[in-house]
Amino acid sequence: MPAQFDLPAQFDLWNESTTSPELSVDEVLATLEQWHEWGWLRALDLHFARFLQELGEGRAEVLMLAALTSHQAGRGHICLVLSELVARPFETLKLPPEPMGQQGAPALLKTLAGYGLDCLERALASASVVDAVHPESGSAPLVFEHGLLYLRRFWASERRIAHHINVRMRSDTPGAPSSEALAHLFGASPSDETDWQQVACALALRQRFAVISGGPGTGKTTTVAKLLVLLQQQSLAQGGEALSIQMAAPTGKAAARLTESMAGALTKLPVSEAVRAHLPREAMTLHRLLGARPDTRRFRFNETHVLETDVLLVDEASMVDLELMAALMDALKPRARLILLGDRDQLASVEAGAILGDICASAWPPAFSESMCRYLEHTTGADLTVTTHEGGIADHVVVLQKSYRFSDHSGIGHLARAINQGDIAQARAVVSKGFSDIALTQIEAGERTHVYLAVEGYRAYLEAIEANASPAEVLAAFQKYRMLCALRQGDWGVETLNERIAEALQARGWIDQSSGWYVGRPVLITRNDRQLGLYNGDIGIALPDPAAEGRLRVFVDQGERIRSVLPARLTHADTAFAMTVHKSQGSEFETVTVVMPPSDSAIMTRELLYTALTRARSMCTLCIADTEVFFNALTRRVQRSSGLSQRLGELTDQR
Ligand SMILES: Nc1ncnc2c1ncn2[C@@H]1O[C@H](COP(=O)(O)OP(=O)(O)OP(=O)(O)O)[C@@H](O)[C@H]1O
Repeated sequence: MPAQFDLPAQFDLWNESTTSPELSVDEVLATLEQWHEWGWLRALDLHFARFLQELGEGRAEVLMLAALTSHQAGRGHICLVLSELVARPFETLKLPPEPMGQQGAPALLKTLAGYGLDCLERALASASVVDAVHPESGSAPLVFEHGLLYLRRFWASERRIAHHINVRMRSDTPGAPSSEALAHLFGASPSDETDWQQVACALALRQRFAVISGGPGTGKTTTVAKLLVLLQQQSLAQGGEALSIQMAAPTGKAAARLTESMAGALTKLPVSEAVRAHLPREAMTLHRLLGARPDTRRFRFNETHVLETDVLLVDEASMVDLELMAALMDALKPRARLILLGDRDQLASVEAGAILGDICASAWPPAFSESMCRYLEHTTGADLTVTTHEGGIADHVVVLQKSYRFSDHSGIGHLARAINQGDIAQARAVVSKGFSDIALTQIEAGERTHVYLAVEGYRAYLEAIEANASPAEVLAAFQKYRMLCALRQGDWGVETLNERIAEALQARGWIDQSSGWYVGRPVLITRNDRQLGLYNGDIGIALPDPAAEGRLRVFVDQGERIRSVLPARLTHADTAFAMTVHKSQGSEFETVTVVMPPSDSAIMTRELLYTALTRARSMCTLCIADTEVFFNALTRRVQRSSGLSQRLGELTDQR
């Protein structure tokens, strides 16, 4: 329970008793309505409870749990963990929201009081709107399984993901590579240290499902480039047809980066022209790969119309949410290989789920079964210790540790490590050591240091506009710098800082924002628009179009192409001088300024700091009113409830 809820004893009402509900249905619905008015719950959560009542559910506690499950889904959780709700209601629900503090706590407890865990479980087990026995053959809106309460849609997606991974884990292992073929691409290790990139490659070659995780510059792309070469070599050498290999990422930006870095990595490899001709050149967004269709959640490719792809590589997998991952796996042939790349330490997807984190959870520290150790030792020469049972998910995951981007002299690298380890003393030591690529800057309320940093940071892009550079050049210059914020609203949030930066640029004559759309206005697309071919997360800049007599068009960077769109057609676009850390995932910038909230906040977590810091390649300035807020954030982690790890274990045990 958070420290600020120093609750009086009379409110400590959770217990193992099975007392009957204290509130009637009308009272619970009125309470949920009140919570909605206070901004605790979304309208959707309230409507869900009402909908279940209309379906005939007459138990107050079931309606309350339904609303809370929906509330949790809105916060990224796949399910509501009943035992956690009972043991730690405030931490589990993050209710009341922080600003309400103590005054809201009694209202929450009064509503929840009187329902012991047993009582709640029994109510769910017998409710007609909940499937608790054989949920696979039911159709109730809620599913209760293993102590977890799910919205049916989420339950079904989680189950499908587990099923698809399990099928791949169980399928016969494809032919393994020769150690000579691996050595040819990896060369001899310069020291006795295990070459984890080679281990990752060998592991992925032998299986139909593999995850290669690691921070920025740990060589994920380099490793997988070699993997694709070896796979294609093997296939062609066996006289078979060339494999159909595809690469995808959740956003256009991330797909463009993958295209670029994969091309760079492949150029360096000694590969015959015959093989090179069959290596992928372009990554696309997952939505494009799956054939997203306007106005429907369904994709053109799905379980009944699968992709022809033999090998699918998905980068930035930490950004892929539950439902998109399920749709992706549905659309693959059962024998297709799936390779996920990503950074397990980054923030999870914006939508519900933390699939990559869940998969990697049981695989860190590295753990391999006896047969996997023997195989990896034989093919790579690595000296590994057997630490897990056969056939577990850990045999499918490698986490790369060594960063080739951040050297030992890099403050970003050192601070990122300290943040991930939650090591406050080390983080303090790094910050005070005076590395040239990081700065922790204290700013007072009302001070404008961070705004000046942004004005300076955007100079290259402003000069490019002034010099009538091409849209591609202006977009490239804009990507060199970004201001990132933890919050959306308030003095330290994206909305205010976008206004402040625009005002400062206007005062210096860089922009003229007398009309809503002005030359140089950078925007972030906030919703997929299939008609315009735009994706959530795309960046565009308004510029005069010489091909349209200098009229303003928004040029949107989609990596492989630049799309030009009439400003009036952009209904979901925000000014992008400043953007949230969440929205910056999948992008990198030379220089970054991170603006954090002035006081302690649940949003300040290790994952948020790590993600923000590692968006910077060369320089990161962290701006904060109270530096202790930064260090306190290292004690907080993003936790997303799900049953995925358990399902993978479960299914594995059934082998
Ligand atoms: N084993 C290695 N030895 C030397 N340099 C390496 C090695 N592996 C990768 N690099 C270099 O490190 C840089 C980053 O590699 P790579 O792009 O593969 O990492 P990544 O994990 O995919 O990065 P990102 O997270 O940014 O996508 C590249 O310049 C690459 O050439």
